[in-house]
Amino acid sequence: MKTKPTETTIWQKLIRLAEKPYDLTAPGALSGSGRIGTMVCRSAGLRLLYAMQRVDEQVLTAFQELADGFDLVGRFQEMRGGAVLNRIDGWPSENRQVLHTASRDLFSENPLAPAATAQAKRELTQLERFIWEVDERHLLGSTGKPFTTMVNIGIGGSDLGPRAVNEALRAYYRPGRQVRFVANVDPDDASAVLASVDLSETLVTIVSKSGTTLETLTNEELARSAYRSGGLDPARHFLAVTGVGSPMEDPQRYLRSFAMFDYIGGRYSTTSMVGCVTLGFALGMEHLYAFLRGAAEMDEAAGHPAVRDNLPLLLALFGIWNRNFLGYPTLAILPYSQALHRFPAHLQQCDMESNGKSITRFGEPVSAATGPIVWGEPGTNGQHAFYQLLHQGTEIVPVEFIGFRENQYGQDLPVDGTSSQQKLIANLLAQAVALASGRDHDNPNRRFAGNRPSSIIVGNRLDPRTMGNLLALYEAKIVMQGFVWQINSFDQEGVQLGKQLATELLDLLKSGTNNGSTIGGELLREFEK
Ligand SMILES: O=P(O)(O)OC[C@H]1O[C@](O)(CO)[C@@H](O)[C@@H]1O
Repeated sequence: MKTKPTETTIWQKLIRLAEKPYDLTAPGALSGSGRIGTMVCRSAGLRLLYAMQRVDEQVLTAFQELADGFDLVGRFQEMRGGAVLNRIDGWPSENRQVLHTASRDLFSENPLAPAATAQAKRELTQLERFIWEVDERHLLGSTGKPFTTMVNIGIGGSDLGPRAVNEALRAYYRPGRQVRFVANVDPDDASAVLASVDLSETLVTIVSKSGTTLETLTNEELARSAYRSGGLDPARHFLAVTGVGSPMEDPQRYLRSFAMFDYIGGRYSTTSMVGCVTLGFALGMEHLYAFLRGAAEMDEAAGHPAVRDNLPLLLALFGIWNRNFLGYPTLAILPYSQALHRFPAHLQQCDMESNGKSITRFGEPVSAATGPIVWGEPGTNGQHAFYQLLHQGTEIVPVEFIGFRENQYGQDLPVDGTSSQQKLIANLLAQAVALASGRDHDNPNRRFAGNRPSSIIVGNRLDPRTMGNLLALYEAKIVMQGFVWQINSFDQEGVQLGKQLATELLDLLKSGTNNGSTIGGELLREFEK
């Protein structure tokens, strides 16, 4: 469909509906009508409570028209089947399939992209073998010690997703296993991590799809040098996860190498070897497969044609409604789970690198606002930091809360009559009500305007399968929003200019010839004064 989204009848209809969005502050708007109990969507192991979005039946019906008119589910299924969606028509572009979903389509007899799934299975078999060798102590460090620790060196998609999921699932780690992460080219990042582990018991996994990322290659050298200084042989400790044909494909330098494929983008790569190596090492294969199964379940659920029964699609459409029709520029993702403390950072990359675009997939300027600014921190911590602005600031910030009925460790105590988990959940729900309903007051400074929309994503417990559900939910949501905006959500040309200018500055530093004749050169001279 080349017609601009803004020129469609359904877009115009939504504009009209947005002139008078559902008033969450009106008497009886939230209670007594059954709204809270009916505005619930279930997909895989998750539920979405969406009574506190500014929508009514008419808007939801319009959502269905939008989803059908733009064939959002059809395009998602085409993606899963291997369509070349990473492209800009008529312009040089990556021209690739988008098949992160194939890396977990392992549980059906008929995977949608059989060749890609076969490749994923081959890598998983290799990983399983490797982990078995480590567990059985057939593979030992260069001084003969068994491996207890893994350090992941990578950045962006080669760090954020794996880090977020590892943090989320620490409660399921095998006894005696730990994983640490190094990403930043700030030398203090690598130093702190390398100093905190026993290198002789550590595997270092270098993760870079391109095999050319400055930060990762630099940190790899720092780590190798630490090994050599300690009299250890890096080739017996270092693993590689890299793209087929990348400069890192060098078996001499690595104990093992695992492949990733050009049809999986970095920020969508957590269920490929990029995430699986650390997760397999720390959790074991059984939990790893549960995580992959959870992601596969959500991919499957995203194929449901009915908006009200398709959680990723519905979440995507609330995002479109809030961004394009109610005009809110940001989105806060607020997990009420300490284990998810890095998940907003992962979603920030996944969403903003995917949908931070101004050009359509036809190479034309977009006609509507695209990806929101995504940010977030866990509750309840955030309540004591930035929620003031959420409740009374001049900017309205739609919120996606995430909460679980049970905690991970099962350890909890009643204090003052309620458990910590109950306190956590009560706070989450109270925030959603306060944002939606607001409160009148004689004192203007104590008034809450309300009508600040939120959704609540509910899971039973944050276990590997639920984490897979959650990861794939957001991946699908982001992709579906990109379909509405008609952008390519799978490239990232916007990161290139900064990289190029940094390389030019590094060349000046290397050659010692900075005469300040470029803007960057002049800035550098000023900075170094
Ligand atoms: O895995 P690589 O190739 O090292 O890339 C790391 C990250 O850098 C980026 O290309 C952006 O600079 C991301 O898209 C990617 O996740």
